[in-house]
Amino acid sequence: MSFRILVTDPLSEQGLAQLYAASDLEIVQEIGVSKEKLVEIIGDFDALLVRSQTKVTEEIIKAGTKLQVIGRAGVGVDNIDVRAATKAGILVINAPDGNTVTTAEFTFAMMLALARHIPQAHAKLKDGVWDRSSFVGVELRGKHLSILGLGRIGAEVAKRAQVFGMQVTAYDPYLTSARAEKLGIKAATLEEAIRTADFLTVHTPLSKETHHLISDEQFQMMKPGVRILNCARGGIIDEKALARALEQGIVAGAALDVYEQEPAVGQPLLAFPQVISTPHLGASTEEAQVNVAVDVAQGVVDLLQGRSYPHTVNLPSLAPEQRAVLEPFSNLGEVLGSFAAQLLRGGVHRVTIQYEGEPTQHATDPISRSTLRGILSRYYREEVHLISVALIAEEMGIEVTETKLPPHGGYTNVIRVTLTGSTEEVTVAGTVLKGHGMRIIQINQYSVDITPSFAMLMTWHRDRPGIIGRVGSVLGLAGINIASMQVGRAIEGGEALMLIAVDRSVSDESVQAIRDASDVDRVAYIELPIA
Ligand SMILES: NC(=O)C1=CN([C@@H]2O[C@H](COP(=O)(O)OP(=O)(O)OC[C@H]3O[C@@H](n4cnc5c(N)ncnc54)[C@H](O)[C@@H]3O)[C@@H](O)[C@H]2O)C=CC1
Ligand SMILES: O=C(O)C(=O)COP(=O)(O)O
Repeated sequence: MSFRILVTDPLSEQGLAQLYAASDLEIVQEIGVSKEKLVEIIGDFDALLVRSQTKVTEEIIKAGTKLQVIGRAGVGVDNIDVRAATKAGILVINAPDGNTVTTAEFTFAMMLALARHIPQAHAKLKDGVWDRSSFVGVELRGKHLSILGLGRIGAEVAKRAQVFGMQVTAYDPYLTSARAEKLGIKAATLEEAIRTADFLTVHTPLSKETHHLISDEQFQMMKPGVRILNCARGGIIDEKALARALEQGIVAGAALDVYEQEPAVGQPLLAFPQVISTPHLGASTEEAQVNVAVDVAQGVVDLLQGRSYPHTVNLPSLAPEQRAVLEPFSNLGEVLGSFAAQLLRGGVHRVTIQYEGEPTQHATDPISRSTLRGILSRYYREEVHLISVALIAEEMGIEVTETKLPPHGGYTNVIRVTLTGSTEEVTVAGTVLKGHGMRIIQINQYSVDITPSFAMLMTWHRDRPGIIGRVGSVLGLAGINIASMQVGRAIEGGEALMLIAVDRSVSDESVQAIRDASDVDRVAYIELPIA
């Protein structure tokens, strides 16, 4: 099968060569394409490759009816409407490793330039003025550097700062004291990091939490004379608040590579002589551009050709060996979810997935996603994608809870799915028997032991002689073979349950004929996602 890939931002030729080498891909480059044109043409492509210029909006995503992957040659995906892509079942991938050192080096170049007024002195000399007195700087040695966001780039900045003799403090909600100790830096609260900084640099993604992380309140806490750097994303620092802090003399200087609106031509901050600025150049080295383009191109090729890629933004990525371990549980989850959803009358409000034993030793998110797909497929006509399941559940107002328990009851692994609707609750549990495939072991209050099949029938009836025969003869008349059968009852003569796995689909007429058989209170015909 041949795939078409659209590239809309400048990517290194070496990265693209990887795409050209893959035989079944057609690559079209439309660098700097307008939004209107992109909406018009995107429907013909299976993948879209961008850097930060192309804004991949919901409108573009909706028009991308064939799109399977959006690849970002770089880290930040804030130019992509990831939620819209997730909803549409489109994978978003990035290349977060390839530009780390480049961006850390760039941040350092900015820090030194800021400390020593290099851009200002350079500009003045180019203008023919030999001015040695206006540009007295400060040393980095002995200064306190606060890093907000100690991820890939933040950690590389920290290493370089230590070599320059700086005291490094970091704030990152995911920074453990053990890691801080290993890196030889101080882990601090946000406020502590802000109060102690001589230089403050941000290296977080732009998110709801980090938008205007540094604003008026934070500037008021800072040491007068602090120097600020943003080589991460415009919007982490409130630009208007920064302008006020510069005017008040709280901030002695700022180095900016990124802006709330890009291109930032005419941005008022650029008029401050103590602000040095570059046009989003952090990742722009030959090396980084080759790295990120090669990585993301490889990712697109691998994903389109059915392999995995480690840097998926909206779906957890699994190593092949993890995938092999989880697959039987994911298949079981999907079957149980599908079974439970077909038993439940009316809509579902709450899903509880209980894991016992083996699955709890792994990340259960992929199993839960498959289970949700099994459930939601009942309510959706189109195929429900693993990428979008959690979002669809959220939008449908379904509350999803996971619980994990040690093994008990003789099984090494159990998945139990409970669906709560407006009028009833349904529970279905199953297990994977090594070498023997999956079994359903519980339906509501009944213990059963049956191999699920593509087509299953379930009846609720009075425990009386003859029922099994009547149901069997309806199926026999329709030429449907019974693969296996289970009967369960709470007490003799009371409510009983019959579960039948059949070899092929059962028509509505046959289901009705069974329903009409006396003493059968309810019949459910269930088709399961089993090949
Ligand atoms: N100027 C440029 O051209 C470039 C900019 N970037 C940007 O740099 C930033 C960092 O990139 P990486 O280090 O590769 O990302 P990363 O994901 O490795 O690190 C981000 C860190 O921020 C932390 N974080 C998240 N929320 C936080 C919060 N509320 N407060 C404090 N820390 C928080 C995370 O725990 C993580 O450790 C991203 O915004 C990326 O888009 C990256 C490359 C080039
Ligand atoms: O990787 C990132 O997050 C960057 O900001 C780099 O952006 P760019 O690819 O240079 O447009």
